[in-house]
Amino acid sequence: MELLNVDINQAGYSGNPAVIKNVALSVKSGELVGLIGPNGAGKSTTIKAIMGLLPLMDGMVEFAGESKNYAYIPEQPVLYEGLTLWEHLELAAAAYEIERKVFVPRAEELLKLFRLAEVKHHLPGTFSKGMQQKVMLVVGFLLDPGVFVVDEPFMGLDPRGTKDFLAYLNQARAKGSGVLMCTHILDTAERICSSFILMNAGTVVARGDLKEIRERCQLPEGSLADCFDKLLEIR
Ligand SMILES: Nc1ncnc2c1ncn2[C@@H]1O[C@H](COP(=O)(O)OP(=O)(O)OP(=O)(O)O)[C@@H](O)[C@H]1O
Repeated sequence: MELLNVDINQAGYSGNPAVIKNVALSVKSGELVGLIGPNGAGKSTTIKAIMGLLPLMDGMVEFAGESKNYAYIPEQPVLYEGLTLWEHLELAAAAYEIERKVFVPRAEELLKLFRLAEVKHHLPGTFSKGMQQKVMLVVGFLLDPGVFVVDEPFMGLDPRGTKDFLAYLNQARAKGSGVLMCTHILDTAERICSSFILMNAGTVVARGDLKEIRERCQLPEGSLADCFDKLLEIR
């Protein structure tokens, strides 16, 4: 079942209206689609276009499926000054109308999983970068969405945080959620993604699962990183 359908003709910023062109993708239930590409390829711009955060966007974005809801986990944490971690979670629960009897145990479980239970009444503005990122993950998972849209989650996370994040994400996929994730960490992407979209210079240069990507660049045993290098070279 398709949960997200995107077909962007072009999108960008004022003064730079066509940073990305002809980007089409879809995410199905249970899938983890990896959006990969070098610095400046247009990955974050694609994600912002999908989230409706760009001033200029000519294209279609459709969230389908039963719930039609999604969680956007941004690369840069968005935190409210003056609100404690727990208050951030309460705010998200109120905004998404999550019942208290569902919210409280789920929030407690997530705080424990990400080792934030002891600081739940502290201000996230005082947290380390990785802890702030975990706050974003907890808020995202709290919403129990149909689709996760995740922008570079691995940079600030320690190995255990990464492991816990991926385990929880897999649980959500097993329950039917789909994920679109942009990342530079190609060995992790190779291990976890069901398919890939490789972007360069604002457009899609290759797509498919690892087998298809390997065939495309004639590297039958190649790693995703090898394929990535070869595909960018031949262009
Ligand atoms: N706010 C902005 N205003 C104008 N141009 C921008 C803005 N943000 C990004 N761009 C331009 O859009 C292009 C794509 O940037 P984008 O952030 O989407 O790349 P990316 O693939 O996510 O790169 P990275 O891996 O470095 O995060 C770049 O050329 C960049 O200069």
